[in-house]
Amino acid sequence: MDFSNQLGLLDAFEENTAKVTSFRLADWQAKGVLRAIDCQWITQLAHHAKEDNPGKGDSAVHIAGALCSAYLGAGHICIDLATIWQHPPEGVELEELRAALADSGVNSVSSWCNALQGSRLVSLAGNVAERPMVLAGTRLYLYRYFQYEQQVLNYLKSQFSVVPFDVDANLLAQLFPDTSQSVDWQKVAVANAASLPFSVISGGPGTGKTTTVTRLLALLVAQSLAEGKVLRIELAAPTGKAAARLTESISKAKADLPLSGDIKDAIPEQASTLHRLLGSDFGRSRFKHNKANPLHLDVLLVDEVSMVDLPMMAKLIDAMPTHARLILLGDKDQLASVEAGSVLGDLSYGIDNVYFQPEWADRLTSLTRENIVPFGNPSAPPISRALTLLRTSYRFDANSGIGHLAKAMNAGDSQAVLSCLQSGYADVEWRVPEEGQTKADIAALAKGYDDYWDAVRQNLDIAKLYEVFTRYQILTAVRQGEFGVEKINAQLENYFYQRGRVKDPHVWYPGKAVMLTRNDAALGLFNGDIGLCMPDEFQRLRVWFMQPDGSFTGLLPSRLSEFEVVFAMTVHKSQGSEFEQVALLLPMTPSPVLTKELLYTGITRAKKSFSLWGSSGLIRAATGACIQRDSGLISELWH
Ligand SMILES: Nc1ncnc2c1ncn2[C@@H]1O[C@H](COP(=O)(O)OP(=O)(O)OP(=O)(O)O)[C@@H](O)[C@H]1O
Repeated sequence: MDFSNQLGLLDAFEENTAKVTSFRLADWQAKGVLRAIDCQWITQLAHHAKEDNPGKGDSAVHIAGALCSAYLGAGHICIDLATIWQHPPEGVELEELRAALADSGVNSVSSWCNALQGSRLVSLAGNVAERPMVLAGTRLYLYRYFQYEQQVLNYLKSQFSVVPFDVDANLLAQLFPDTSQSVDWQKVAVANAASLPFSVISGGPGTGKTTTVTRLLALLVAQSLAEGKVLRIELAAPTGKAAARLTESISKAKADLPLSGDIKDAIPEQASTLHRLLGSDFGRSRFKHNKANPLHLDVLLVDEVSMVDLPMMAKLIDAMPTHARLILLGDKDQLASVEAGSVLGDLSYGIDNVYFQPEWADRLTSLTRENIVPFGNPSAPPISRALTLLRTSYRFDANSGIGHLAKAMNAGDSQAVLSCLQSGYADVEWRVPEEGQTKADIAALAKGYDDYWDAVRQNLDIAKLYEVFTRYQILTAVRQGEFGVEKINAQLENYFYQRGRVKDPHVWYPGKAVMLTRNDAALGLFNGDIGLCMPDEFQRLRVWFMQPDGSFTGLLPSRLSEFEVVFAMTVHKSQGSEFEQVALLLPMTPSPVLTKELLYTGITRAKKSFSLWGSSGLIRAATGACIQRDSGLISELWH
């Protein structure tokens, strides 16, 4: 049989398909739907696979691959083809997407899945091969991210069948002597987490997460000392600042423990960053500690878990010794990690409504003597027993505007948010931009730094200066534009210069505040660490960084390579920190980054006073917008 004619037709078809695909991709890149890297990635893969897999569905495979890469860049772990089939990415019309897919014979979600199944670029979840993408039902992953998700899921599922550990109910009662509350969720959290090798304790600001977990550690230490064993406990957080704060709050909480000195002494105070704990060799994505070389510990407590992305969580779990306990702490309602995933949010997805499996509720009732039985729910999935939500804020009382505002924002209730802003609470201020205003009111924003410049002028001790600096923080929602962090910082420096506080904003000057934008192995500093420039005893300018133990190291400015001025910072960068006063500056025009999670995170950085600078229209829109990141964790754990 002569195939030459058919091969000619096939060649023509392939060429056509490639043109159609590359046209769409270039078109979508021009519209900002795809990034250059998404197009290059899939084009290269398509090129390599071409000789193996020429054919009809290629265009649909390339479109799915490019979207998968683009969505990953936006923080999603995977794409759901069924969702995209109904709701194409912003910038692409439904007809346009359907027409692009129809070009390669795809006219339904199932035929799209079939095209992917038939591609050499894709393997199936049940039979994963080393191919660039993995299809699980209608979810499409990049191979590595599928593996990360599986690592986390396998770990969690292996915990579901573990026989619960014994918990000393008398010791628990000793740690929680106050029996006046209807249900003491802190006590329940301790009973829960002490029973299991894996647990999550989530709660808003000041709900007693650190207090609770310190009592949990005390219980674990006391139980193991009674058995003649010494527990190796490690504390960690995703950033240097969060680690420093955990160190500080654990040492405070320890002081209040109603227990003997030897138990308190066995609870560590020093927290490290996750990178340091895992043995980062910076620049490389592998850590010293992994499955083959696990961490040397019995208990690991990780704080601020909302900032931990999926790859980091997978690597952490990989490095956990099989016998060890993992306790995760955080606020599930905060912004998700900068990189892909929203692990804490996904793990605690149903925590507000679903409580415990009934037999677990019975166990908690008998351990805590709190009435948990009403919180039993036969439809609660196994993951629910590892979770406790702390519900009462001890920082914000009934008169706290910040507390009310955070609650209204979290509920996505824009009416309540606006009425809270207008209620005249002493700790909440709302600055509405004037009609036609196009620039930020730098003089008003800069006022919050008056105390800091006084402290610089008086040449206060660096620890004191640092304390004064962290009392006030301007937060921005965006990086670019008139209301973006870069412009605001430049304008603030210029304003300080005009007021004679800064001699020359183009060079290092006493009082210059910077934030590192990259980890620096040689200096032992981390992305997000804040340094203040002040003279040393020889009048040489140095940039002073706080170490995890609270001491300060002064470095010559020339040793710093990647940093930015930090009189203002983005809300993203403020995660893991708290300030007495916060001014949150919204842009004048709508932006997709304005979500309730962003505003909630900004509001809850403030301990004493909060001021919001933005129009009612933008606040309303942001309150109604929430971040959704696709992953398989919710459906695998909660449905
Ligand atoms: N059960 C309680 N009764 C009274 N006060 C409490 C209780 N639990 C915590 N507190 C107090 O509330 C404050 C906040 O507690 P803690 O630091 O443990 O909360 P957190 O959730 O870790 O806070 P953050 O949001 O800052 O991380 C502390 O002053 C603490 O002493």
